[in-house]
Amino acid sequence: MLTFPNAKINLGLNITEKRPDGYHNLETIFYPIPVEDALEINPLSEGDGKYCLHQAGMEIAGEAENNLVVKAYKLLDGLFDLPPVDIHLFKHIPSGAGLGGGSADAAFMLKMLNEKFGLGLSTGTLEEYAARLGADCAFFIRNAPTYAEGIGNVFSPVSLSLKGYQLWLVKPDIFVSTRDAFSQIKPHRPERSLKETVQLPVEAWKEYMVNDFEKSVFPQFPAIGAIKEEMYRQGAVYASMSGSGSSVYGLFAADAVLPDVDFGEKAFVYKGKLTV
Ligand SMILES: C[C@@](CO)(OP(=O)(O)O)[C@H](O)COP(=O)(O)OP(=O)(O)OC[C@H]1O[C@@H](n2ccc(N)nc2=O)[C@H](O)[C@@H]1O
Ligand SMILES: Nc1ncnc2c1ncn2[C@@H]1O[C@H](COP(=O)(O)OP(=O)(O)O)[C@@H](O)[C@H]1O
Repeated sequence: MLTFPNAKINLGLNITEKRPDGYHNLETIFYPIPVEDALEINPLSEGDGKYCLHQAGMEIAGEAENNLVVKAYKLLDGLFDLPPVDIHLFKHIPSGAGLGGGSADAAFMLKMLNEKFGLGLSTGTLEEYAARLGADCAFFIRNAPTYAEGIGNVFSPVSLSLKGYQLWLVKPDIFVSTRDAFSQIKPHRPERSLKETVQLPVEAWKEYMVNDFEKSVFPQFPAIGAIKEEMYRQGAVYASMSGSGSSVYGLFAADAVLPDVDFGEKAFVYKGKLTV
């Protein structure tokens, strides 16, 4: 069985307060985008292990057993004693980019195992299990535009469609640590909630919709801020860093012509139409 876990971008990200446990409360909107990994499971007949992970495409740091698709398998195996599986993961979504690729893989693995082995888990239960694997992981179960608060794990649906807009996404060869990015933020409540801001026309977002991480990340990595400026120079209706970086996206009108721009030899670049 084959599935295609997709990435997300953050539309706005307000870091509102630091909690006693060291984490931060925030508000953001997760929006699915058509940048995809490929994930396949087949019956595993060789050896006496319960899983075997084969990886291709972009490299992922860390051991196989720390891969989130393996963690997802282990979670359900612990509850349902699943048959052994052979897992193939083709990595196309850049990691450490604020695109949620690892979380998407984990959530899609849960959905695929549920279907393949007829576990009968409801969407709510799948979300509950996904949340154990990462704060934003549960978003990828429904995979629809979502307003998130709490530590990024309390969800409500948001009525919004960017279908038809062109997305230009650039992930430079720069690593931003999410933990460090948080540590440099002074949390504050925005004048108006993101829930209201997102209902304004997209043309007004430039003025009102903010990703708080930009304030700490851009001074440290000016090349990331420069990509956002380039997006606006090229006519973006709205541009922002996604999550804690380092990727930056621009939303462009359906008929805009997006030129070739050199963002560096190792940069990941995607251009395409939004489909939801
Ligand atoms: C902030 C977001 C917004 O989308 O950034 P991106 O990962 O997308 O860039 C995510 O919620 C990130 O979620 P995730 O990437 O799962 O973060 P985690 O691994 O759970 O946390 C990494 C570190 O960030 C800090 N952290 C994370 C989430 C949060 N609400 N408050 C925090 O202070 C903690 O120090 C934690 O140890
Ligand atoms: N299947 C996976 N794909 C990507 N990263 C993974 C995966 N499993 C574990 N990871 C780890 O999760 C970290 C965060 O990756 P990812 O979720 O793609 O980025 P981000 O949180 O910035 O959106 C990576 O640095 C990697 O070590």
